[in-house]
Amino acid sequence: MGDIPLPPVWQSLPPFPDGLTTAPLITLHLDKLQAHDPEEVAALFKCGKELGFFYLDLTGSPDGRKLFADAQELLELEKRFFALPDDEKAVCDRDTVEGGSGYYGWKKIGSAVMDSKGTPERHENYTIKKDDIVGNCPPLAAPQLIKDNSALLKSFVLNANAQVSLMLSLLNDSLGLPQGTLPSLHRLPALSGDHVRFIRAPARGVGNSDQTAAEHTDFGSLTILFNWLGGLQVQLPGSKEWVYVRPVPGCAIVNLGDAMVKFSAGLLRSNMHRVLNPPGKQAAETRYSLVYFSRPEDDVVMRRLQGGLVDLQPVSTEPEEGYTSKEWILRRGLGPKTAGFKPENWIKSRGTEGARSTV
Ligand SMILES: O=C(O)CCC(=O)C(=O)O
Ligand SMILES: [Fe+2]
Repeated sequence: MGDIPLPPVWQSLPPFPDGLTTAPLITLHLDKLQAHDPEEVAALFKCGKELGFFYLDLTGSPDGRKLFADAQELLELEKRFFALPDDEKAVCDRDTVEGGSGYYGWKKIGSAVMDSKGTPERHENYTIKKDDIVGNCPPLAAPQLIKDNSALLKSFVLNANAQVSLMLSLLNDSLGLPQGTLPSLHRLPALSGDHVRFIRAPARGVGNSDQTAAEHTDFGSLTILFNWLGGLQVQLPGSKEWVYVRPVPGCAIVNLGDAMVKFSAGLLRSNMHRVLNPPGKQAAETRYSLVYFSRPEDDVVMRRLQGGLVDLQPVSTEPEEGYTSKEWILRRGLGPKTAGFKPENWIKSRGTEGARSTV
């Protein structure tokens, strides 16, 4: 954590246990990326091509420290949000909230499934649109608690979005794409599926390693994830083995989503991951996580870009699907709903993991 004191919540939680196999995530430093340090930029590209997941150490940069501090405050907000009575959370129920497209809003526990057998997910979440938070669209109904914290949400979104833009611009240049291509598909004032997500998985008890969230790839471009407890696992490339990602204070976990695979014609990787009840003594704790998901603008077609190294990638013999970003998100996000569930809906909702998915 460098010179930054460890926030109290980190001190109050049981430690991530020793002796577990953990994923070999590389640590990149936001301050070095902000300075366009050539070695760090090359390491970002390597992480994007290989595992598609890395730690982003936020502690050396004022923006990073602010992002980390806001994340700790948002953790307290999400605890208070999920503690609200169901009838208060129901004002933003994703199935009924106006403007939510069935996707944005509160997702009740068990209202979506996590495999083709129809096993219910074991977490609830609250998906808050970036466009709502920054004022690009009419506000969606929300509990007063959320409205009272709009400044905190906006600070987090503007900062996370700026760091995403930086990483997109660096990846753009590493790919040799015409300057500014990736950032131009992710403009803050344009309507997009970017969102903040609060996630809560109730404790399932020590010794329990039930899965709480489906194995999946992320749908969008870049994801900035904050974890306090273990439970996140990634599947190592070329293997069926799942390994834990150890939460590291002062670092966000960043991963690439399906859009980056499509844009780069498969050069960049959107890696499979899932969530289990936390390991060791942490298993007795309710698990919260906080995410900023970036997505291409709603009208952007999810297909290979032209230029640079992308032109050297093999051309598929199958025609490209040509979903817009908005269609892609809704196809993936709405397929697994529990109501009226059919196994074929699950299969149709899969992303670039395709045949890699084991369930
Ligand atoms: O809760 C986590 O740590 C990961 C959540 C996740 O992968 C997601 O919401 O896409
Ligand atoms: Fe994810």
